[in-house]
Amino acid sequence: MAPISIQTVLISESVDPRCRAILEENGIRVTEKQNMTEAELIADIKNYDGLVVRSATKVTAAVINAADNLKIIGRAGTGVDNVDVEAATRKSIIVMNTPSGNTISAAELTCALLMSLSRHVPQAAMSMKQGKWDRKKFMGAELYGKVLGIVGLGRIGKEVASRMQSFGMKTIGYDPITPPEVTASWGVLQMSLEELWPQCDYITVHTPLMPSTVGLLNDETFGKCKRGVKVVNCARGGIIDEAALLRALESGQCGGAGLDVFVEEPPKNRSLIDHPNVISCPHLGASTKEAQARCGMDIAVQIVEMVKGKNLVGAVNAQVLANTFSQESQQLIKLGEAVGAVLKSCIASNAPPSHVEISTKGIDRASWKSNSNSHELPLQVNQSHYASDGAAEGVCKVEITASSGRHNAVGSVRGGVAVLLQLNDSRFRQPISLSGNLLFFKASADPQLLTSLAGKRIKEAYFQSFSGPENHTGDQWFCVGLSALLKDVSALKPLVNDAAQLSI
Ligand SMILES: NC(=O)C1=CN([C@@H]2O[C@H](COP(=O)(O)OP(=O)(O)OC[C@H]3O[C@@H](n4cnc5c(N)ncnc54)[C@H](O)[C@@H]3O)[C@@H](O)[C@H]2O)C=CC1
Ligand SMILES: O=C(O)C(=O)COP(=O)(O)O
Repeated sequence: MAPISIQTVLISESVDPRCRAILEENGIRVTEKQNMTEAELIADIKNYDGLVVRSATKVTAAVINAADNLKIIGRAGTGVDNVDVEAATRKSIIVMNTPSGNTISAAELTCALLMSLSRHVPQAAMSMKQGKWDRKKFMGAELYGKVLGIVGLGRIGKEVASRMQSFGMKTIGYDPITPPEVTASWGVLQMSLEELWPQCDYITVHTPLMPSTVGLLNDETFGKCKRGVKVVNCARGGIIDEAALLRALESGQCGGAGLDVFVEEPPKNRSLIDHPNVISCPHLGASTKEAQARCGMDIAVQIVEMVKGKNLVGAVNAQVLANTFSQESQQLIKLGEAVGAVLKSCIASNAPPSHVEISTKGIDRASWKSNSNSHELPLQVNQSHYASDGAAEGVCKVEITASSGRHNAVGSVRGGVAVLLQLNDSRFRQPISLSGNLLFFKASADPQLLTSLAGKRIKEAYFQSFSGPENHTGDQWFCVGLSALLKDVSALKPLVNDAAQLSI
């Protein structure tokens, strides 16, 4: 991995002091400035190779376009919606975050808001400070036995579920990516949003902010909820439409809201905050000593490891890497993507794998690791590396466990080209160039097989290449390069036992 030179870093927010210390121990000059306006940032940013932010710094396209020397934007935290990632990618600037450092803290605050909503703790505490002793006004309701709808079942959603289950809440949820069988294993029954809305006593949202999640709770969806539903937003302002929430609070359709985040921070419009049934915090989800220590340390270590060419963790725009790193690294990145695509095509269902095992032999480990952006999926990823055994080229083996079973692939780079050497334990006689339209199938090594396939089953495409297995005992995997993908791969079924196709 070609080292990236980072000599100067601007930390533009209050980040744990360990971040600065780690960067400086590694020879990076650090400047800390807080509360910079966009104009100040635009004027200053050209002086830095790296920028470390939290959620308050808006790293707009204008800032990025003025950043002549910037190579990395480090987010000491999770959400990168305050960074124009597209503009950064266009300028080959890596954006990285530390998504697991504040999970527990954000989950705990969510639970605190759910509990406060059920027992009016903040309002009662305020009335005590005003000298009152009002035992009637703050009559609450137990969480025990109530239904909690969790929209977004990633890191934080999962932690909220397990904590609220200990209060006896029934947890249901929705997530378009996390498979229902995975969430069922942590006690969350998944269903469509249409089914979820009318069942919930409480709803909490834990999705990123993106076009598909803006206004998930709006006038229409509030209308589908139980009257008096209570809602929590510790994710991002706007996932619950603020105007619709105010209307629902005023009509009584919503019985209370716990808000940590707002569309505008700090919010100029105080109508939600001032509503008697709203309890709110100034974006405190990640504001604990522990979360800040983890995120501050993690982002500094990630930057240092990247500078030293040791490792690359947390990049959210991995495509930048192809422009940033050496030719060798680019080839390995292509190999990683291609092997991943082959294995993905082998998974019968759309459900992502639950477990990935990556082992590399004789390959520059740092280059290989740059491809593992597994934090975006609920995946368990294990990686191991072995020194070269003397063979000219290194190899990588990837094994995945999915609902359709276990699959493995072994690949390498030969003459600058990503090739597949082995699929599901069948070793190919000729390395398969991982490009174009590829059809993989499992069959017994019958000399007539290809003729039968070409004649009877594959009419719409012609064969461009073929590689069979070294071993001819039992069922083995074959690969055919095709002029076009087949319209219906299942038409091969009578001749082959298993088949998958993809375009690379
Ligand atoms: N208040 C605070 O201080 C903090 C807020 N956050 C925010 O919390 C949110 C969740 O963070 P994590 O759990 O770490 O993220 P995550 O990436 O682990 O989980 C997000 C989940 O949302 C799901 N999702 C995406 N689109 C969806 C949709 N349309 N409907 C339902 N689910 C959808 C994804 O599949 C994923 O499983 C983010 O917005 C993050 O920025 C995170 C930490 C602190
Ligand atoms: O990590 C996140 O997504 C957060 O919202 C935390 O934001 P903060 O680092 O506290 O400004």
